[in-house]
Amino acid sequence: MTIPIPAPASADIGVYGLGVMGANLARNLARNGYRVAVTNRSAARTEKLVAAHGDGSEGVFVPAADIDRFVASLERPRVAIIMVLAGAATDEVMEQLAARMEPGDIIVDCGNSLFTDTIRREAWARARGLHFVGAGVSGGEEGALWGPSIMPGGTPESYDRLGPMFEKISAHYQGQPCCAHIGADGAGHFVKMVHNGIEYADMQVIAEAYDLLRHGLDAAPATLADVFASWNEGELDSYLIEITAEVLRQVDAPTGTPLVDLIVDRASQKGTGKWTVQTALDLAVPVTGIGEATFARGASSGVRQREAARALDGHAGGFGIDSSDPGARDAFIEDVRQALYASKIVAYSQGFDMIAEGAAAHGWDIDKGGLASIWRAGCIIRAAFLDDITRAYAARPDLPLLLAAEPFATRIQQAVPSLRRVVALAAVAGVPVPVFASSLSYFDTIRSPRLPAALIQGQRDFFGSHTYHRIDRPGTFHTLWAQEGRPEEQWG
Ligand SMILES: NC(=O)C1=CN([C@@H]2O[C@H](COP(=O)(O)OP(=O)(O)OC[C@H]3O[C@@H](n4cnc5c(N)ncnc54)[C@H](OP(=O)(O)O)[C@@H]3O)[C@@H](O)[C@H]2O)C=CC1
Ligand SMILES: O=C(CO)[C@H](O)[C@H](O)COP(=O)(O)O
Repeated sequence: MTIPIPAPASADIGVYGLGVMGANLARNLARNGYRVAVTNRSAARTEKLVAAHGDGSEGVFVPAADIDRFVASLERPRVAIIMVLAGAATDEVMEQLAARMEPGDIIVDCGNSLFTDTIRREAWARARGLHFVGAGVSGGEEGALWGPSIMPGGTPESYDRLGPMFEKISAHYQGQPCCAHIGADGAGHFVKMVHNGIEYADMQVIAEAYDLLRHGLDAAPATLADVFASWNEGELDSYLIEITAEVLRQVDAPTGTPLVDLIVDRASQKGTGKWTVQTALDLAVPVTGIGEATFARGASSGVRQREAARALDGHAGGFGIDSSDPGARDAFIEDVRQALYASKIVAYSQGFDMIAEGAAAHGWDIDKGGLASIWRAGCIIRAAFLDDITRAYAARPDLPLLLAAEPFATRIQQAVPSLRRVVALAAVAGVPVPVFASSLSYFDTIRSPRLPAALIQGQRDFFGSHTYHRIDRPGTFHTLWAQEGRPEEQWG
């Protein structure tokens, strides 16, 4: 198929990059009435999209064989979306677009870019009179096609132009679009990064719950699919719980084996979880759930290490649950459900803490309640739970700690006895539960009136004269540890 030369200024918006996300986002825009210019590095994808969907029934596509024709086909001021791999590919495409654009035009990066790259690109584009918008998009293939959650950063002026289009194509929750302007330059990609970090934690706690139930009850995946489906009827109602039931129910047709038992147990990652943890360390925010979930993926993929450790005796005991006793079985399932819920509260609380710290560090005025509200539909972490988070921040935008606010404070205190039992049982049975265990430790850390951090300060002062503060007097102190009688000096 030869791609014809498009008429100048015949498209309202363009999409460069027609992979899984770009092609579906372009179809979503066309279905919503926009004339969409489409192009791709390799023309085959452009041809495929037009061949499959270019008959007019899904709206108007304006295909272009190359970037010159693509830019020429856009109405002024031009809006071009980049949907390619993050990193060097995004830089290459942005530079090629910028070279062909004029002041006032808008380049939108809808990929999963690192927010610091977005800050750099926005400054680069601004110096050329262009707008650069880093927009987080979540929802996967189906979301891109039928309505994702969209988190655009950039200038308010660029949002004035983009907002109506993005709000129209986004998911809607009770009539409200799941799209809002997040803040300047990298704010949109920052919150998308944390969204993905929370996604990692959410997926890991579900996996830990599955593993405990599988071992503790010696239950088949299809039985556990029913358990997850029933959980999806209550306070755990979420997309990730819903698809967990679907995955567990899937049977491999040729072998008749549950598919989950045939999938290699090594979890991959494309980088957003790692970036969340790296950034959290820079901000000094403990996102222990996200951190443990990211490390758990890494540990699962540590082939050599797992092979070397396989024969080690963990002296693991049994669960001691009589799964033929419905009462014992149901009590265990309920404990695991509560443990999952408590860990989920911790992960979201930590994620929103990170957003608050990131916003403060970068001068972004991020509306956390508004953000929670646009995660209620369209995105991968969509959950009934986010309605409560929206309300909590609406009631008090400067909440110091989400898990200490209602309804989470009541719910986590109710759930924590179950979390303790489950973590203890997992430890005895030798089942790894890194996020359950770290969530419990985090909860116990922040609610503790006195921490052994005091001893660490003493150790630091001993070996490095790093000083300490006292609870009974203001000032900075140092003990002369090497001197006779170890006198204390006030250093500030
Ligand atoms: N898949 C998902 O669920 C989600 C993905 N994202 C993000 O969206 C972006 C696209 O992902 P996805 O659609 O899944 O990826 P795909 O692998 O399906 O497509 C990748 C696209 O990038 C293009 N590309 C790669 N390198 C270059 C380059 N150097 N110059 C120009 N184009 C290039 C490819 O072009 P070509 O055909 O020529 O190779 C192709 O169009 C990524 O940033 C991803 O992280 C965001 C949310 C969800
Ligand atoms: O952004 C997404 C969903 O919100 C993507 O699906 C992302 O690629 C998932 O990350 P990973 O591949 O690391 O699991």
